[in-house]
Amino acid sequence: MTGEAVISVKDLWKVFGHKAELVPRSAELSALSRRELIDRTGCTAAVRDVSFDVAPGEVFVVMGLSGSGKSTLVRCLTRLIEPTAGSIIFEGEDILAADKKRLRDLRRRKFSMVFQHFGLLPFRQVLDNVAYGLEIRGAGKAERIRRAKEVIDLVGLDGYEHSYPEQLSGGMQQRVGLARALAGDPDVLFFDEPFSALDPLIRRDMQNEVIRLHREVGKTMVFITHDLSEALKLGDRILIMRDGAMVQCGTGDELVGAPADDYVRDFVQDVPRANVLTLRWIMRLPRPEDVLDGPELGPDVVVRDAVRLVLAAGKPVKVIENGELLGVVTDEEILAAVTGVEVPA
Ligand SMILES: Nc1ncnc2c1ncn2[C@@H]1O[C@H](COP(=O)(O)OP(=O)(O)OP(=O)(O)O)[C@@H](O)[C@H]1O
Repeated sequence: MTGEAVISVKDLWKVFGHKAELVPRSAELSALSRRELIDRTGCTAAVRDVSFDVAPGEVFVVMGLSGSGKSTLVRCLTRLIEPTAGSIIFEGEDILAADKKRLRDLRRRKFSMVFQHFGLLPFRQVLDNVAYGLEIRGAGKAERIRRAKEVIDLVGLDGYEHSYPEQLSGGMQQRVGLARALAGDPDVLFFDEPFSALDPLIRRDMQNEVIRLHREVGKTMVFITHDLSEALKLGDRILIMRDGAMVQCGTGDELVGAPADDYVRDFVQDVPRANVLTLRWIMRLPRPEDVLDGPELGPDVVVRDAVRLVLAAGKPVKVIENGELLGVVTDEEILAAVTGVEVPA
């Protein structure tokens, strides 16, 4: 990964229960499955030995089924939940060493949260809901209103400044939540299943909204979801959790192209491969009989975007990176990726 990580998590554990701190320290207990650990000690290992880095400006998705530990993991990052063991470094600072005052400061200035249940104040207008965090920070009224209006515009709620939350649809309320999170210009936005309660079409709108906002404001985002298509749509990288442990962490095409185990394979099996895989995953080495005067494409072109060109070429399309021929793609590889049927080697 290039650049200093914004968040660097190492060997993180969160164990709930009596004498929880003994579990990560004991080779024997930490090797037990979650079920065995509950049976032996009554403790639940919600997060087990998880390590990852989040890069500046990255959309980092944490995905897993219900109970896999996503919320606990992400709450540990801001110490809404106290980790049992491990380290969390945020912008070079050891978060676990921060005292109460410092934590409060970090939460006000550096982190913002967007939750599934919007957490809006019902008796305040949109403008005041959005400005709320700035008020807590002690910003003056004129500055609060100026900034709140700016982010209200940014999320497309221009004209609704004086509405009350109950007058807005679910999608619009979540836009208020987004505006509120952006108002304080945080370094990292945390999203905990923000769109799970929304209708599918509104959900899609909101996902597009996050993509657009990310493009415009370039914030680092940590996004929890249990929905793979949401994860693939939004995530630069996706961390898949199971029973508190990290199963795989990678880009969407890495998860689909090289699932770490059967659990991930099951997760990704229905993903339209052509929409996710790039030519790098499907190209083959040139053979002596290949005529190599066809068109060229880069290895990171998504298969879906190459279909037309490859099928029309009538000869192998060369996959070139920095002037070097990495491989070729022909009708066969394209059709295998589109139909999901592998061509025998
Ligand atoms: N305060 C707590 N005390 C004891 N066990 C807890 C506590 N909070 C969470 N757990 C357990 O930790 C495990 C992980 O829970 P967590 O809520 O992090 O999962 P999740 O993947 O976010 O699930 P969901 O999508 O349902 O929110 C679960 O088995 C849960 O029962």
